[in-house]
Amino acid sequence: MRSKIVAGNWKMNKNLVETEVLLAELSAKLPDTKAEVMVAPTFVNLTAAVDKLKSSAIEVIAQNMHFAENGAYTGEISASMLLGIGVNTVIIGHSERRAYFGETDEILAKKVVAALAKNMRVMFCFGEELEDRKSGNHFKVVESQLKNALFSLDASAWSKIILAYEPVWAIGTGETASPEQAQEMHAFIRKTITNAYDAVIANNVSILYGGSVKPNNAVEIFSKPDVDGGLIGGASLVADDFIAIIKAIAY
Ligand SMILES: O=C(CO)COP(=O)(O)O
Repeated sequence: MRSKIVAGNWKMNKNLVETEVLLAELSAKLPDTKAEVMVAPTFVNLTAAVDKLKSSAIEVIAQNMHFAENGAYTGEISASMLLGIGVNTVIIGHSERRAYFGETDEILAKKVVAALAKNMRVMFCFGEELEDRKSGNHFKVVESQLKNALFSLDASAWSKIILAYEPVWAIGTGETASPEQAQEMHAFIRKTITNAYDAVIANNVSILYGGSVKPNNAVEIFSKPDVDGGLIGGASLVADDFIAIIKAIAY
């Protein structure tokens, strides 16, 4: 049975003090839930976050990593470094990494392999741009993003994969995919994985939706059968909003 997950991607927000304040508030208000709850603070605050959440059910995850084990990659962080501070899950392929840092499908495929080689969990992000949606190319684009980065993996690797469908036009814009659009794409993703692997793998992988999820739209989006939770940006920076979104997960 696949898990439901609500993850907060804090992006480049919150200094150390702000991180500790937000984590204290989240821990204090965390509802009793069967969903996995995760937060991804910036690299420099990961150690403090792991420490602060030691006795909490909230998992600290990373926003990115490099594919190399170590070496001359100024400014980068490896899987072993994350594992060494107690971070076992990493976001790979966020559209901001693709758009602003030139991360191609080929680079992302290497990152996925490197994380899995260390037994980390990967939250793989993908999604079409507005032009793709307008031209009706969105299914093709999503299919090729999945194929290029993930479909060379062994079937056994999929127990470590979480997918996050984030249509680029819905990120930080206040415009969400409608619950029907999200469901349609998530069902397509599951069908694509069934074709590439099998139905068991497709049904066991959690597929999160991301893109302007807020307390006022989360219930409807999460009610769709193929939507297993959300990857939340802006609303995860406000404790009450993030908590309300966690509560929107239904069982
Ligand atoms: O990019 C996102 C999460 O990774 C979504 O961001 P927003 O929720 O701010 O649209």
